[in-house]
Amino acid sequence: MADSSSFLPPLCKRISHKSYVIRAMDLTILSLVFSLLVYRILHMSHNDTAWAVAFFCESYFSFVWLLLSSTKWSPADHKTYPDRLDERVHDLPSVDMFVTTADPVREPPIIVVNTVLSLLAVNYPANKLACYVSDDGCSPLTYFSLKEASKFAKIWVPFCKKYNVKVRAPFRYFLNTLTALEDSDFAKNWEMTKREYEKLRQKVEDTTGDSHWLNADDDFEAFTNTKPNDHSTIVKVIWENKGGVGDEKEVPHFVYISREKRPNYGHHYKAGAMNFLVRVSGLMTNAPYMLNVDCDMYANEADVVRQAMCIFLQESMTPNHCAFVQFPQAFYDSNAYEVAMLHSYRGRGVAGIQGPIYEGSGCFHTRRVMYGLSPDDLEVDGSLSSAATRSILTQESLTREFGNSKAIVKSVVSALQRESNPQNELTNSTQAAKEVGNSHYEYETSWGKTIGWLYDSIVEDLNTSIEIHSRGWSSSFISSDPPAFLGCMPLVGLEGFLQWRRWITGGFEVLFNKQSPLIGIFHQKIRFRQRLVYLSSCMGGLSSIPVLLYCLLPAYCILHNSPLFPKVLCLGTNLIIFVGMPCLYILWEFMSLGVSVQLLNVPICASLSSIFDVALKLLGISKTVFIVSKKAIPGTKSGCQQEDDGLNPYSGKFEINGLLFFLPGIFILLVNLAALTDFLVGLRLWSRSEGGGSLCLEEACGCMLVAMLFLPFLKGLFEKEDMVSHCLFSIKVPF
Ligand SMILES: O=c1ccn([C@@H]2O[C@H](COP(=O)(O)OP(=O)(O)O[C@H]3O[C@H](CO)[C@@H](O)[C@H](O)[C@H]3O)[C@@H](O)[C@H]2O)c(=O)[nH]1
Ligand SMILES: [Mn+2]
Repeated sequence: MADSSSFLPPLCKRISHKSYVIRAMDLTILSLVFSLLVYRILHMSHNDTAWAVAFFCESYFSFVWLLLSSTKWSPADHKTYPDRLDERVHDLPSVDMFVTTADPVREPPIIVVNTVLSLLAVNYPANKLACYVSDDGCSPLTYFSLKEASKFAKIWVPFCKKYNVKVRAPFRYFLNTLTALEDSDFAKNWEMTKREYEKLRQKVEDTTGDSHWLNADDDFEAFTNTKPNDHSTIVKVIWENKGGVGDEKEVPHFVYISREKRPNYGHHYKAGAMNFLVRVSGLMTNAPYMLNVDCDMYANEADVVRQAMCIFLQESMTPNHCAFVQFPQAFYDSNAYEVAMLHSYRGRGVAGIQGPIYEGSGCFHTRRVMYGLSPDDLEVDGSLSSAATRSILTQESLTREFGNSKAIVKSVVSALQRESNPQNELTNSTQAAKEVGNSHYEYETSWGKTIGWLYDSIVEDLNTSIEIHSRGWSSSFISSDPPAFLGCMPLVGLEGFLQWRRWITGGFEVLFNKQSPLIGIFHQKIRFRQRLVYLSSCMGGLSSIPVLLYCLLPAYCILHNSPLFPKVLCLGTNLIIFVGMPCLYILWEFMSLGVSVQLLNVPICASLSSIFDVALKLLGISKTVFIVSKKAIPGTKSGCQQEDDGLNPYSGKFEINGLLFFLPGIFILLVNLAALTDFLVGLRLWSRSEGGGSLCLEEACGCMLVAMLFLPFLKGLFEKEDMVSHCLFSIKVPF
């Protein structure tokens, strides 16, 4: 496929972002905290509990800082040259695009529709693309909306390609208005397309209000008497691009699927849905590459598939095997900017080691890697080695690993051998596709264990990513500007809290399961620093305990009149070295990213409840569940921050939950304020008596710092508005 002539310019370039200034700062802070630790050890016997607790917390923080410095030691990303693709590659590879949705209420169908339209319209030959939507909600409304979207796609896709539209999700594109300068042909088409989109939007909205009439339509028969957690498999080919040649007017294949669900069967949430998508697409189109996006993550860059191909096709010429290409997660909600920045910060750092972590969305995977291959199974030219052929390609082992569908085994063999699939009609595979959607299909196979998306954790992305890197694969990171994918993030209120809690709980689950970065140090092929990155992702939630203790320590010391910081140096130097410098440096880092320090409050509170969740799971008392985040298009009726619609499963519980979750923050604040008051009273008495007792000035400064960070909790307590969201993001630190 790719022309390997070495004199042609490359399709991509790796760009290193390492900075010696940042490295020097990181090392300085490390040496400071280490010297503090040494001091604490030397003076341990003279001091009390507070001293020991401080030593424990600071040891933990030093370890975290070490992990962080290691992560960002050599940041890198890739720049791609999609314009060079056509002259280098004569036959572009096919790509199967997967969208997952799970709940028509929390994920309004119009959002799914926009994501799908943006994918169908990407700048790539339509006969090389297929879009599959998995609906875990088994919703006739979602299916109806997608059917309507496929009709609109016949107008939308040619329009985007003809006028080289940049943003191909209609709800975003039509936010801009026409300028008077636009030529009349374009203006006419624009008006017409906008009108059609409005009709589609209206239809979806009307049906959301009243979907009963759907029951009368034969095509919706499969949805009658179904419940989201109790129904048979549904596979519907919505649109088939028969005889497609890659023309600009063509719309790629488009398929709707919903796997079987039964009340007493575990279905493994998104990971289970992804594995079903892999199987169905394997039967129908069997593309060597698979793009995976969450239902709210639309393609914001028309060239995104071409960009990813630049990496895969360039990499295939070198022995450096790239298993997946990850684009950073970015969001169109303004309040998610901070999380996006943190994502991209970590993404670039780890991209300079073995490659970015798979983030669950905006990622192109290689089908063969998902089928369990290791780099060792391949020859230099990418074909299966003879040893791998003997061990993997036997009928017996294939059936054991992939399940007893003959059609699946056949498609797996052709995927592993990189044979292109014979063109046949998609509808011929519908029956086989339904079979592999049965709840018991994966029973005693390797799906979710070593093949496909892995189970065992609600953060299937982290889990799966570790497995891939452990086999010795690398991955690549492309941070393009504008962002390649944009989604929605419910950062405010309880919703945001629940999302953080899922991530942190999932991280803990990974720490204790087979994929744990603590296991296999000597026999796995994951690089040491990469392992450290995973370790910090998994144990991020543990920080809440030392943070909580540390935030209470200055107050404890004031109340007990015991020292928290070394008294060897004079007060000013003490403060500058041990409190001022690290704080200023961290602040500077946050501010240079545009991130508010109070962002830290959410994970702290969320992780305390995650620790509780995981403890219950380990004790076998409860199971962790995947609560789908609520998504919305800003300014619409289905807004993320909408009033309670009564459909939210947590409605009614909100106030109590909100207060319980944020109790640690309020507690910290009140204790620190009490200690500060005590200090001020003490100060007055001291100035009167002039002598006796020591002054806890450093500790008081510590108390003030903590109180400032947690101040929004106080405001939240006294103001009537939603306390939770107030605590989280509405107030920035007064620095
Ligand atoms: O039973 C389920 C649950 C979820 N989903 C889908 O999974 C995606 C992610 O769910 P969301 O609620 O948006 O979670 P986020 O926290 O925003 O997602 C991030 O974190 C998840 C792990 O917690 C990853 O799965 C996601 O890809 C990643 O973007 C959505 O498309 C859902 O429809 C399913 O298909 N089936
Ligand atoms: Mn999401």
